[in-house]
Amino acid sequence: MFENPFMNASGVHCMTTTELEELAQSKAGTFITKSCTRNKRSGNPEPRYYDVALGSINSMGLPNLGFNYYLDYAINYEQRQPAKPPIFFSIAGMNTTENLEMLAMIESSNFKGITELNLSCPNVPGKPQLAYDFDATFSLLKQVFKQFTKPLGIKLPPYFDLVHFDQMAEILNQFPLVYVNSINSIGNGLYVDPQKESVVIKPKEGFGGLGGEYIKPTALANVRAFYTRLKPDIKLIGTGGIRNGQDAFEHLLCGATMVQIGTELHKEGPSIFDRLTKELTEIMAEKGYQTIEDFRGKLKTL
Ligand SMILES: O=C1NC(=O)NC(C(=O)O)N1
Repeated sequence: MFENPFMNASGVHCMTTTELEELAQSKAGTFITKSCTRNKRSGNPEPRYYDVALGSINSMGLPNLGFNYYLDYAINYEQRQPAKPPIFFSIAGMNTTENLEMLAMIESSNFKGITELNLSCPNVPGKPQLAYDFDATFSLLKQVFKQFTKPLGIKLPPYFDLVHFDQMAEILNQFPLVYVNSINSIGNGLYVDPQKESVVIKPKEGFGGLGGEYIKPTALANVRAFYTRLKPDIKLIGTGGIRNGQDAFEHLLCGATMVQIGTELHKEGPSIFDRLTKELTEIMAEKGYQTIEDFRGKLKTL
């Protein structure tokens, strides 16, 4: 249980212990670490993140301070008194071996929180978004659940075909996942500056993952599609395009249990969680809802 359904999206405001501590002290219900690899990574050349009117474009390339840095922080955080809500730990290995290695280290550690397996980073040159390869995803999850018994969720890219929702849900329903987090950025968009007649980020000739207002309809569709296809014990985390209480309400109405904030958090900083919790509370009061369960998942169709 969390005070409220809000948390950061992995990658935003969670690279360093300073940033993580700001989230810990914020009004967010909980928070998640930057997707890590076994060893630290410098990531792609800058500029690699750019805010635009309708959202953001990024090609960070999984820069992070390495697995041990984040696990040390997470375990220290869990030992604080009074006890804090569970936190989330994101991993994004460069290959199956690295993912299984990190999961084995988490399994044998004192970490008691929730692990998020990121299968959807679109920005490592030459690396596909694993979750677009259904067989590879199935094979990885089979290996994962042979060895991992702690709570595990996965971060998925957006899908755009109902058959893909059916196929992915059929795979995911075979595993004891705690949640599915939809969506990661919409991969490989291109933002053009017409004055400079140029792209705005350096990696991959300007191609990068889109976040923000651009992606809310796709995010809502993915949350809804998995909510209506997955077995009830696999919860949904809704990520994508949440700028205010109304956007959060829409994700919850589609079936999300928690919501993650990326682009807007990057623009506004951790005080956004004060605003979002207040706005959602006001919306619920206006509509006469006492709890989120009064409306969660109850999107009407025509
Ligand atoms: O999973 C990810 N999604 C993104 O949009 N960017 C980051 C990254 O590039 O590190 N990773």
